[in-house]
Amino acid sequence: MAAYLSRLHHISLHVCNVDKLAQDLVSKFQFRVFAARLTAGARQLAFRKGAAVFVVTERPGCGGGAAAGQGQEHVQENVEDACPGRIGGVLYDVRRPHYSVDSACNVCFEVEDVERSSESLRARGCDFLVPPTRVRDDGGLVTYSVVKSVVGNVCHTLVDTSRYRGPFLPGFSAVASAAEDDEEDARCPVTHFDHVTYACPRRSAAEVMRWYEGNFGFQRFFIGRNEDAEEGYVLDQDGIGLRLTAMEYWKCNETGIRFPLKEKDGTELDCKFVIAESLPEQGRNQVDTFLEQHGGPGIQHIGLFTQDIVSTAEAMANAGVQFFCPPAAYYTEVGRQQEIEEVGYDPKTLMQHGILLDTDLRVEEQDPSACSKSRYLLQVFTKPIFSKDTFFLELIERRGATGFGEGNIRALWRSVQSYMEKNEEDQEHASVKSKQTGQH
Ligand SMILES: O=C(O)C(=O)Cc1ccc(O)cc1
Ligand SMILES: [Fe+2]
Repeated sequence: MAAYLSRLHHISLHVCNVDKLAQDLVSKFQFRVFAARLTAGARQLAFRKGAAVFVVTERPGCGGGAAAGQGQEHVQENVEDACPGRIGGVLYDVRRPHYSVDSACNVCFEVEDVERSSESLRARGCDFLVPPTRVRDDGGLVTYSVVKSVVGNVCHTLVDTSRYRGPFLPGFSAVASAAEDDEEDARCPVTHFDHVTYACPRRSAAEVMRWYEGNFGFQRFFIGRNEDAEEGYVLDQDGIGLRLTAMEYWKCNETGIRFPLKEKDGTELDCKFVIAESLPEQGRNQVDTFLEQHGGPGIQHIGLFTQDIVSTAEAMANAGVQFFCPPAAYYTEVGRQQEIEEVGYDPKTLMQHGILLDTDLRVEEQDPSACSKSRYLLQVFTKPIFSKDTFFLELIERRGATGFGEGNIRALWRSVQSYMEKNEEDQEHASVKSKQTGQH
C-alpha cells in the first residue's frame, strides 16, 4: 500500500551560506522570508511565494552552529510531545555531514497520517532516517518522519500539520518581512512549484519510476508523441543526448481514489517529477556535469509556475537574476515569429528575456479540434544559483498545456550546453594562466 500524499509542503535547500541564498531569494527571486529557526544548533529560514515554500538550512561544517561538525547523521527526536525547550534538535530533515556541496535535497509532502504512511512505507522496504516524531509548541502539534528516496541524496519529509496553527512548523518563529505588496505580486505572480527535475545516472529511470509509483502512487505520463514506454522520451539528435521520463502525483484519499489537486479558481497545483538521464553517444553534457559537480544524482532544477512569465522574468531580471538565453537564431527560425505572434506575444520581448515558446505538446494534448493557439507553454531557465554548475530554477507559464514541449527542451539543452562549455573553457584558461604565472 502506498502512502497517500495530500500536497507538496515545502522544498528544502541545504547550503553553506544561508545569508547569501536568503538575499538572492528575497531580492532577486521575490520570495518573502516568513519564518526562522535560529538556534545554536541550526539556522533555518523559510521563504514563500504563493504556495511555493523553500526552507534553507545551513549545512554542517559551515557557520558556527553547535551542531556543525558534530558528525551526526541527524538529530533524532523520537519523543512524544517534545517540549519547546527541546525543539532545538528538530530539523524536519537530516544533516548530511559527508555531503559537501550545496544541494536541493528534500521534497516535503503533507500527508494525512504520518504514522500510518510511514508504517506502510517501512513494510514496503523504505529506509527511514527519522521515524515518526511529534513536535509541539504554542501553535500546536506536528508529526513528521523522513524517508530516503532512491534518488541520490534526496529525502522526503512526511508531515501532518493539520493540528498546527503557528507561522510554519514548531520551533520556527514568524519573521516580519516587507508588507505584502499587491503591485509586486501582480508583477511576479509565481503561484506554486510546477515540477522537480532529477538528474540521474544512465538506465536508472525505471527503478526511480517504480519506487515513486509503488511508494507514493505517482503515475507515469508521456512527454512526447514518439515516447517509448520502455525507453522513455529520447532526444538523441543534433548533439543532444537526453532521456526523459515523467511522472506526477495525485491527491489520493484513504480508499486510493485519485483526484487532481486544484485551487478554488481551478489552477492545478499538482507537482510533476521529471527524471533526466544522459545518453552516452553525444559526449559529456549537462546531466553528466550535474552528477559530477553535485557528487551524485539529485534535484537538477525546479520549475516555478507563473501566471505571467513576461512580467515575472522582467521583474527578476531587473533584480539581477541571470537567465539562459537561447541562440538569437531561435527567435528567427522559420515560422517562429508567426507562432509567437499568433499566441499574442511580441518576439522581441520573449527574446529579450530568453523566454521559449512551445506549441508541440504532450500526447493527450494533441486534440485535433483544439488549435495550437489555445494550448501552449512558455519557459525560461535561470543560470545555476549555487556556486557550482548544479541546481537552477525555471519559470513556466502553462496555457492549457500540462506536459513539456520538445522544442523548448531542445532550446534549453543548447543554451545550457553552450554556457557550460564556455565555463569549462574559462576554467581551463584560468588554470593555464595560473600555471604560467606560477612558472615565472
Ligand atoms: O523542459 C523541462 O523543463 C525539463 O524539465 C526537461 C529537461 C530536463 C533536464 C534537462 O537538462 C533539460 C530539460
Ligand atoms: Fe523543467
